Amino acid sequence: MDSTSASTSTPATGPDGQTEQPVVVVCVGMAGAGKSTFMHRITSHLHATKEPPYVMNLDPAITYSPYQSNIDIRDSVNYKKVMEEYNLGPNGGIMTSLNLFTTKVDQVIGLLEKRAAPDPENPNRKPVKHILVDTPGQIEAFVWSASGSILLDSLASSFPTVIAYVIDTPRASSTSTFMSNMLYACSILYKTKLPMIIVFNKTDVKDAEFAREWMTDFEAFQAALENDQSNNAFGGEEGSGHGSGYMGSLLNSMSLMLEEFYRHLSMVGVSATQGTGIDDFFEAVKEKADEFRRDYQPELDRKRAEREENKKKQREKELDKMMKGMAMGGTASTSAVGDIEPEDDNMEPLSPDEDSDDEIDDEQDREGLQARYEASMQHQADSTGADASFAKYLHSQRG
Ligand SMILES: Nc1nc2c(ncn2[C@@H]2O[C@H](COP(=O)(O)OP(=O)(O)OP(=O)(O)O)[C@@H](O)[C@H]2O)c(=O)[nH]1
Repeated sequence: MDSTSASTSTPATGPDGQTEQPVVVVCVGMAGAGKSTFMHRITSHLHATKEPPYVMNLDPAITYSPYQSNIDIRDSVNYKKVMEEYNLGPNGGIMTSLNLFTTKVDQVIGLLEKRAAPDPENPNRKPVKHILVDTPGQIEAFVWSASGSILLDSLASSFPTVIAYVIDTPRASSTSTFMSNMLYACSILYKTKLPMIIVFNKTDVKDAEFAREWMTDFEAFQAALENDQSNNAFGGEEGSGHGSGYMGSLLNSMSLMLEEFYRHLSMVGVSATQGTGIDDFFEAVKEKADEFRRDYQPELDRKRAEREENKKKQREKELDKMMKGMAMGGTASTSAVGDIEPEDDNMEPLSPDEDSDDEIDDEQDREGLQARYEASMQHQADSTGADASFAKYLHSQRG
């Protein structure tokens, strides 16, 4: 099933240029699939192997979490208050809470980068190797929202990032529910464009071997499909689904279409409650992280460079427009930003003499204004609304 091999990977280093970067594992899955239980299991597993992960909870609506988080969206956003204040329902509340949290994404990434590098003040503290992220069960509120995209893009721009799509195996054991789950996974893969591991959870209740077979052997799926069709059992164990001829042929065509998609996936069967399959899961994480570095990183780097270039052009355009609007002429160029002298000289209050001096050099004035504007644009680009108190707050919360 797994299409990649670790041997061709490029080594990735952390901000200090020496340590290997941690892998971010983002757990997504439908409500009740067992994400939180699975998060708890993998967190405990890493603690037991003396490689404690850095854990982040992005589900603002949970009242109880079975694992401890280093960063918890609930510490900075009060989901219930958000619902009240903005007159929102549960899903709107989750999306707005995520939006509010996303305004601090730079600080979150800053904290993660700090934990990914050795701490000179505390040499005994090892940099983390895994960053685990739990997400809301309302998948669309995360995967299809602007804030979800920003959070995932920011994570993937800084670290190898993989998606773990958790599936409730007993509820995906008929051909129709299996196909629905796979289509959902497919849409997440194409939306996030990140390597994906399908985690068939709850294998203590239903073994996931059928899924492995259906994903690797098209004819096996066809046979199961025919069986469901002749027994009028498209709902499988989950219910008494009735199917029409149309349903069968639709599933048939979709399974053909998904064959290519399956090739890009890793799949593992686990039981979050029993702890089986967790080693296989971390093997798959390693493999997908290598795939990220090899296949996804260059594309991300290219896109980032493109974005930077567009931003630069936009800034130049705006600056040029402004200078023209002020009838000062001259072509703006942001390449001059690095050479800006401290602006304070230009900010000094003019002396009475200077004030009355009609001989102010127009050229100097234009350059001074341009330099100040460029410096302010640069400052804006650098800070993106960061608020140092948030970082301190998160630290004080988590220690
Ligand atoms: N038998 C069995 N039950 C499991 C397993 N993993 C989770 N469950 C159960 O499934 C239910 C849902 O688990 P959660 O971990 O809360 O699921 P979730 O995906 O986080 O749910 P949301 O928070 O609503 O998104 C709970 O009753 C768990 O005990 C498993 O491996 N085997």
